[in-house]
Amino acid sequence: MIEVKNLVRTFKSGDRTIKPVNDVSFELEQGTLASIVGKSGSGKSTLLSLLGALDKPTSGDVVVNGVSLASMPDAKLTNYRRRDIGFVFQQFNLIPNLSAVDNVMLPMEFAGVRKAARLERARQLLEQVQLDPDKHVRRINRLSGGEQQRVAIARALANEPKLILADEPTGNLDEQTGEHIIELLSALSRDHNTTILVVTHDRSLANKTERRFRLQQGRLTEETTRTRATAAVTG
Ligand SMILES: Nc1ncnc2c1ncn2[C@@H]1O[C@H](COP(=O)(O)OP(=O)(O)OP(=O)(O)O)[C@@H](O)[C@H]1O
Repeated sequence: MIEVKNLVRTFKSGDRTIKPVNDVSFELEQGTLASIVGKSGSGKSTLLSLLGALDKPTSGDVVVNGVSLASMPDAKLTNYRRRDIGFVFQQFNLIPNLSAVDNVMLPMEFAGVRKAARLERARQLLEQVQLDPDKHVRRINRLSGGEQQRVAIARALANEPKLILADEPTGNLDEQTGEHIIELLSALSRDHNTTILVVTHDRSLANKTERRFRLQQGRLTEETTRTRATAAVTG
């Protein structure tokens, strides 16, 4: 369970102070698939960075399974990022001169998984996201944007994190691959009890999430009732 409590993030912009995250509070039960939509510049990426402990709030807190990120020392925050979260972020780049399969194996290496098991799981994950088998050993910088996106998703799943934070996970994908990614995320939240929060402009992705939020100038509102949302996911 993730509890976001009165989260505020301000930045100085010249002599102005802007507040892309302005008193945001919500709770997500474990296993929920949720989305945040909002205009460019409304604060979506800033909010995801705070949830992933990539940035610190000006005030407020994020509490993950009863543990407050605000009171966590930096070394523990690093572990939290590595072990408990899967990031699918544009700026969280893959390593360009490593192969797809090596990129997916990397988080498992940090987690101490043996090489044979790492390789097998990485191959399975790349199959799940439908990357051509002959591209598994291709270097990242020789894959298309959409293919790299699929590798990033496979890598985020590597350590079976409790929380996946995804910034436009279907952004570079054609409709069919995008649909498949949406199904994959739904199945993960349903079958593996993974909490997934996606920031998206993709209406069909947002419509399939159990809970839908909108961010407007740093303020978060919930758009869906729980009943409708459940019907959308299971139906
Ligand atoms: N490190 C920073 N320093 C100063 N201002 C920042 C910083 N990061 C973000 N901002 C500003 O905060 C606001 C929100 O940015 P953010 O990237 O969160 O928006 P977004 O909703 O994710 O936009 P997009 O959909 O275009 O990715 C913007 O006005 C941006 O310029």
